[in-house]
Amino acid sequence: MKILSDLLYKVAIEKVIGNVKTSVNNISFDSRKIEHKDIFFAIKGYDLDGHKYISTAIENGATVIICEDIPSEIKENITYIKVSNTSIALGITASNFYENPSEKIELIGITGTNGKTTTTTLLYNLFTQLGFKCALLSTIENKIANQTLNSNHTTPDPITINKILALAVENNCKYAFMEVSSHGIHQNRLAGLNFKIGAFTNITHDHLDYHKTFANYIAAKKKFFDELPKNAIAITNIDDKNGWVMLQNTKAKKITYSLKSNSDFKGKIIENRLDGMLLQFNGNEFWTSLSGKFNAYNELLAYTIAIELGFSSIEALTAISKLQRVKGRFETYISKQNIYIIVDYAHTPDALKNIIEAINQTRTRNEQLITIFGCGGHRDKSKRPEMGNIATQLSDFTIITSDNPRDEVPDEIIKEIEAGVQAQNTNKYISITDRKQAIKTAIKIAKTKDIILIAGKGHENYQEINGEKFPFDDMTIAQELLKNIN
Ligand SMILES: CC(=O)N[C@H]1[C@@H](OP(=O)(O)OP(=O)(O)OC[C@H]2O[C@@H](n3ccc(=O)[nH]c3=O)[C@H](O)[C@@H]2O)O[C@H](CO)[C@@H](O)[C@@H]1O[C@H](C)C(=O)N[C@@H](C)C(=O)N[C@H](CCC(=O)O)C(=O)O
Ligand SMILES: Nc1ncnc2c1ncn2[C@@H]1O[C@H](COP(=O)(O)OP(=O)(O)OP(=O)(O)O)[C@@H](O)[C@H]1O
Ligand SMILES: N[C@H](CCC[C@H](N)C(=O)O)C(=O)O
Ligand SMILES: [Mg+2]
Repeated sequence: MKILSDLLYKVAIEKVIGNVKTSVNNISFDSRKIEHKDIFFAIKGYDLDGHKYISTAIENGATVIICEDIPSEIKENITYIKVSNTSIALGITASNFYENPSEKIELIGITGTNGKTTTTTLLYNLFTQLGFKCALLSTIENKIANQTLNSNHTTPDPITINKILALAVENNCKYAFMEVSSHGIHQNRLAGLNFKIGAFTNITHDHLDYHKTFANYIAAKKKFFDELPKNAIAITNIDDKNGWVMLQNTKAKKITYSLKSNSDFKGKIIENRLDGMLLQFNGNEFWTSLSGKFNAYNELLAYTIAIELGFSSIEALTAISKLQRVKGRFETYISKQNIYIIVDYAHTPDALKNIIEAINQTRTRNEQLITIFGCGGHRDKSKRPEMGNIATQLSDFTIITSDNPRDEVPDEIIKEIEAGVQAQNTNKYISITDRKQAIKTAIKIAKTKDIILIAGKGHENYQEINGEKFPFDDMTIAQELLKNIN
């Protein structure tokens, strides 16, 4: 049992009807999950207005309602708290409910269009290797020390975030590395959290279905840095043209990293191969088993964070040089026929361009690059023609296929991708709706030393068609198909 007024510490309250000293059991923003003596937060959401569910929440046992508009009909023995923004109130209350775990752990948040999962996972592995217990909140999985929990969001709701952080504190974790999505920032899922470091990787075209304009998308990312406290550290990639914008209004200490220009942390690629890279960070050279320029950025950010957290360059580089690739991110396999398979989660135009360019930079012989990709249903449609253009322009041959069509018609998505293929490239692609058939065809076409890039689904172990999820893993399927050919 907790006392309501304690849970509301730091919440900006506009009006109270009822008793704030009442005891409560739990907190929720979903009327369907409310039980006896819970607090219900009425949130004006993307599709629905939680205020419509206040009476259901009360029927299910809620005794406290936190809302932006107090209902016209007031029920007896119910406490109503009016706030100007329920989602911010939820974040702050969730922190109080779990006894402010973000103040008891070093919380590091990474935002940007691409590289969040890779960098947070590298950091989790790096700091675990340095001997610390760590937590990870990522698209692929959530982790508390060695325990793995499912992840349904890149950045979960504030109750889930605080629950995970509280468990991490209970398990003596010193650091928590979390992905910060633009949806998460925009929906105030981070309200009330105490970040030690906020870092920015890059911003390119994505999620315009949600944010509507690129300017709104930039503003959402920038809000994360605007809200960092004075004693936090804000780290940015100044090779991205919006890198500085992120820091322009932050109160936090400003730190920069770059592969191109003068910055606090400077990296250089000495050699880039399919099986690894020779890198130089602040003058020190080391080998890494990761490939591709974008991974040099991810490792440079991990290095920057390690140094800012007080580690020496030698400690950080020794640990970084031992890091393995992240599942579904530039993951490679060489078959007995000497065909290279690369599985990568590139699902934005910029990521697709980066992975193909990264592969092309390592090509020394006359091998062909065959790219297989599709685009997700119910996601930013303007990505589709752009990705069609990029894949066919930069690969020797492209097979356009399905990603997760969700409840869209797969062939309609494919048509929208095909619309972006330039006239001179129309003979450089085919479309095969079934993803497995697409992989099979690429394997049939491929000759020794050719490279097959399977992009868009990375670590995902399912394909969502017509709202139903079927088991599907790009790498496993490619390996099985390769086994069956001579
Ligand atoms: C569009 C979107 O982001 N929606 C998220 C948002 O839901 P919402 O508040 O808009 O929900 P809503 O359906 O409009 O309902 C409004 C309110 O009424 C409540 N309600 C509704 C029905 C009912 O019977 N009773 C009830 O109380 C709901 O619980 C909610 O509080 O807040 C929810 C709680 O945090 C999220 O689970 C939900 O994520 C949906 C499922 C989603 O698909 N989100 C994706 C787009 C997303 O967040 N992706 C990002 C980025 C990924 C990336 O970077 O690639 C992520 O961080 O995962
Ligand atoms: N620093 C980077 N810059 C540009 N592209 C990158 C970078 N890191 C990774 N990528 C590309 O983006 C893809 C997705 O990477 P990752 O999963 O790390 O990004 P994310 O930001 O977590 O994406 P999501 O928004 O889906 O959570 C990778 O498979 C790779 O193709
Ligand atoms: N976090 C991203 C992942 C996209 C992955 C791609 N495979 C798809 O399904 O569109 C999103 O939900 O937009
Ligand atoms: Mg991610």
